[in-house]
Order: sequence, then C-alpha cells, then structure tokens
Amino acid sequence: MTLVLSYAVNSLHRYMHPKTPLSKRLAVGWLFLISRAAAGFCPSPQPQQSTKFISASAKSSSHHRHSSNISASFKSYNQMSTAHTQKWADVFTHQNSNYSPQYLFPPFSSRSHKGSHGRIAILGGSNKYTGAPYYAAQAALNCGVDLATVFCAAEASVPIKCYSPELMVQGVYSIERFDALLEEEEALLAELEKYKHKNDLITVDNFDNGDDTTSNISLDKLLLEHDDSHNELIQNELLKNVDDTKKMDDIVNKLQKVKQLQESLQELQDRQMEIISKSVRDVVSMFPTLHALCVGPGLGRHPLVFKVVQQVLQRGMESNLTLILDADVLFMLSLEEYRELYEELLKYEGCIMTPNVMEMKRLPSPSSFGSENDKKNIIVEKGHVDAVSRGDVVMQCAEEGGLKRSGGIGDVLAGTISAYMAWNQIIERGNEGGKQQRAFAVWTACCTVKRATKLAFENKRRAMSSRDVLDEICGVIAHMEDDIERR
Ligand SMILES: NC(=O)C1=CN([C@@H]2O[C@H](COP(=O)(O)OP(=O)(O)OC[C@H]3O[C@@H](n4cnc5c(N)ncnc54)[C@H](OP(=O)(O)O)[C@@H]3O)[C@@H](O)[C@H]2O)[C@@H](O)CC1
Ligand SMILES: Nc1ncnc2c1ncn2[C@@H]1O[C@H](COP(=O)(O)OP(=O)(O)OP(=O)(O)O)[C@@H](O)[C@H]1O
Repeated sequence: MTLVLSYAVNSLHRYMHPKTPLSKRLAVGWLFLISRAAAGFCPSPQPQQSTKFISASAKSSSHHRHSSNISASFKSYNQMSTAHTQKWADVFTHQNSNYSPQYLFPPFSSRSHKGSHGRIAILGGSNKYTGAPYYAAQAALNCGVDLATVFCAAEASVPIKCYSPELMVQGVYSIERFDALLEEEEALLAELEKYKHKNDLITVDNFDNGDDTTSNISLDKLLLEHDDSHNELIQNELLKNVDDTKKMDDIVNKLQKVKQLQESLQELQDRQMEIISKSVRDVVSMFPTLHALCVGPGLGRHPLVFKVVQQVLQRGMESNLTLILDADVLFMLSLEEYRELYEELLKYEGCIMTPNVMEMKRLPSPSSFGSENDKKNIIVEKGHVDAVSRGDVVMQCAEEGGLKRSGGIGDVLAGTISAYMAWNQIIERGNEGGKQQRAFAVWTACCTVKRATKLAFENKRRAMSSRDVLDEICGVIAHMEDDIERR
C-alpha cells in the first residue's frame, strides 16, 4: 500500500505539470484519491511475528516507562508495547511455532465416556449475583466439556438451576446463616469492648511476685491478661484487699460477665469453623473428579465466604488442581489478610488469574519475588487487547471483539478458559509440554471469546448480551477446529 501511495504521489507531481493534457491530469487525480481511501481502510502490514511467547524483558524501553507508573500495583502487561500482538490466523502462518494447535481439543472416540471431554466446576454465585456463575459454567458447556457443577450460596442455587437443566448446582453455604453468625460475633465483641474500656483501678497485693507491696491494677488488665485460674486468684486477692463490699461485688460480677462473654465468643467461633469446614468438604470432595475449578464469578465479598475460599484454594493447590481465579476472589486476594495465600498462588503453576482493569490495579506487587520469572502462574489481563503472561513472557490476543461490553463477558471468558484447561489436562496429563501448551491454550480461549463477542455484536448490535456471546462459542470453536484440520 505504501508503494502504491508513493507511486501515486510521484505521478501526481509529474502529471500535474501545466503541459500535461487535462484528461491525463483528471485520471491521475482519481488514482490519487482512490489510493488514499484504500490506505485509510487497510491497516499497514504488521512485522513478522512468531507464535512464541515474547519475553517481556526483551521489549522496548517504552514499556518500562509505562509500567513504572503502576509500581504500587501488579505489573500491567497491557501497558507494555503492543507491537507483538497476534490473532488466531497468525498461528498458521508461521512454521516456527512452539505451540501445537492440534493438541488444543481432545479428539472424539467411540470409547469416550461421560466426562472424558472435561469436568469442571465453578465456585461462585451469591444472593446478589446469580448470572455470573451461570455464564461461566454454561460457557464451559458450550465449549464442549461434558459436566459442569456450580458450587454456590444456597440462596443462589434455585435461580441458577432454573437457568439451565444441564448444570449441576449445589448450595454449599448460606449467606443468611453467615450473616447471622457475623452479627452474633459483632454483638459479643461490642459487649466485650464495653468492659475493656472500664478502667477501674483496684489495689491488690503483688501476689505474683511474692512480695508484700501493693499496686494499682486496672480492671482492664486483670480481665484481659489473666487466664481463668488466675482470675480466681485475683478474686481471692480482691476479697482480702477490697473493703468496700459493693465495689467488690461489682468487680466480681464484671469478671464473671467477661468470662461468660469470652466463652460464648469461643463457642461461636468454633461453630463458625465447623460450618466453614463443612462447606469446604462439600467442594473438596469433588476434586478427584474435576479437571479444573474456577473460583470467583458472582462470589460476593462476605468475609466468611472468603474463609471458605481460602481453604478451598489451599486444598486445590495441595491436590494439584487447575484453578481459574476471577472477579471477587481477585478482590479477596488484594486484601492484606490474604497476602500470603496470594503469593503462594502466584508461585503455583496450575493457577490462572483473569483480572479486569480494576482488579489488575488492586492486585498488589508481590513482595517475595526477585523478578517476574519467579511467578509461575498465568495472568490474563483483560482489555481491548487481552495479555496472557507467564513469568516475564507475554502473548497478546489481538483478535477483534464486539463494540458492546455487556456485564458477564468476563465470566464467559473464565468458563471458556476452564474448558480449555480441562482439555489441556486431558490431553497433556501434566507433562512438561503440557505446561508450555497451557499458556497457549489460555490465549486461544481469549481468541475464542473475542471472536464470539464480535459475531454476537454483528447479529444483535445494541441488544447484544452475554447470552448471545454464549450462543456463538460453539461455532467459533468449530471453525478453529476446521482451521487446524486444513493446516
Ligand atoms: N449478571 C451477573 O450476575 C454479573 C455479576 N458480576 C459479578 O459482579 C461482581 C463484581 O464485579 P465487578 O466487575 O463489578 O467488580 P469490580 O471489578 O470491583 O468493579 C467494580 C467497579 O470497577 C469499575 N470498573 C469495572 N471495570 C472497569 C473498567 N474496565 N474500566 C473502568 N472501570 C471499571 C466500575 O465502575 P463503574 O463502571 O460502575 O463506574 C465499578 O465501580 C463479581 O462477582 C462479578 O462476577 C459481573 O460479572 C457482571 C454480571
Ligand atoms: N477496552 C476493551 N475493549 C474491548 N474489549 C474489551 C475491553 N476491555 C475488556 N474487553 C473484553 O471484554 C471481555 C470481558 O472483559 P471485562 O474487562 O469486561 O471483564 P469483567 O469486568 O471481569 O467482566 P464481567 O462483566 O463478566 O465481570 C474480555 O473478552 C475482554 O477481552
């Protein structure tokens, strides 16, 4: 196109000479206008790219300038140079690919049984959000997995069941019950706090030190720093030392009340732990049958749900289960309380995080990492161009999406990645090649959703919703499989 353009400009210059006949001048004028219009519609050719992931550290210095702006949070791959982007079709135009598209989809066989094309689960869905886990699970089914289970809040299970008979849905905790437990705990803590602030000074013998001196001790100190047997001792000491019986009764009553409150609090916290453990057991008992678990779509931000999720993720890593982390679980991992878990997940090869712009900004920079290469997990930074990175290598998905961005497309992507990860497990069975192929499969999942969104948008325009994207997925995958066969 550049050649055509320069030829046209040169010709224009030559033929616009006053001695050139008018008819020739008009013809050249048209040629010039047509070539300008064509240049506007066709993008200039991209430099040759390989299908290898590119090393982020090998990139131009411009991305370092950009990434320094976000030093407080996680390094943003979408703020790096966008020169090395790829579309699905590019995979077939380069022979030096490290990745094998023919191993993305498990082949059909007459010996296939229910589950041999993938069993995934979603942990998410709350009283507020029921659509998100549905989109994720249904996306995985529409990709082609055989079985999809949704573990959710009991309050969400009936609506989700009603969306689709194909889904298996299990309520594993109740937000209402968790709310009641938290309210009870808050009331007990508030009552304890009231006593803590009663700083009555009382005079006691220094029996601890075995000497005869006396000192003023705040009731606060007595209540908080002495165990039960000690309290008894204190009471005896008080009996000996405090003359005013009314004051004495007061103090003893307070001690008893605090003891009672502390016991109730302990009993409540034990009950909480028991309920949380039961929820965790319900999810973990399915692990041996799962190829991948996606956590987060519509999860909500209840502190006790986060406790369940914390244990599920720990057990997932212990079981070497592939974990796809999206939405609210990424919020949870940005909290100081879960920093240790977050850093463990960054080192876990079977973890794929899919942050949107906000979630990416919230994720903290890991403190225990020397370089990007210490990160073993995969991060999919969603945006106009999705960036899939592992360690310091990054592959950007330049596939065009639709112009409408309805809520839930991120959930569709999380479910689609779950399906590709299930297939990766089935095909590669965790060998070294499989791990390399995993990032490529995640990138292909991004291409799939971008393409499905584009088709849905072309069909429905302003009315496009995430359901329409779901409907396009199977066609997109069928085309991709055709591309692989034709290769
Ligand atoms: N049907 C359902 O059930 C659905 C349920 N969902 C579930 O909702 C839960 C919360 O997810 P989330 O994405 O709303 O939370 P979070 O990331 O904190 O964003 C909140 C704030 O960030 C902003 N913001 C977001 N993106 C931005 C961007 N690209 N660029 C700029 N700003 C951006 C945005 O600002 P606003 O646009 O409102 O001005 C907003 O204030 C989660 O469980 C998810 O699964 C959804 O999946 C949808 C379908
Ligand atoms: N600026 C953008 N331009 C075009 N596409 C985008 C843009 N940002 C995100 N997308 C695409 O939209 C899809 C969902 O990404 P998004 O950032 O909306 O996730 P999300 O907020 O987690 O979604 P959800 O609504 O499910 O919570 C992805 O396929 C992503 O590639």
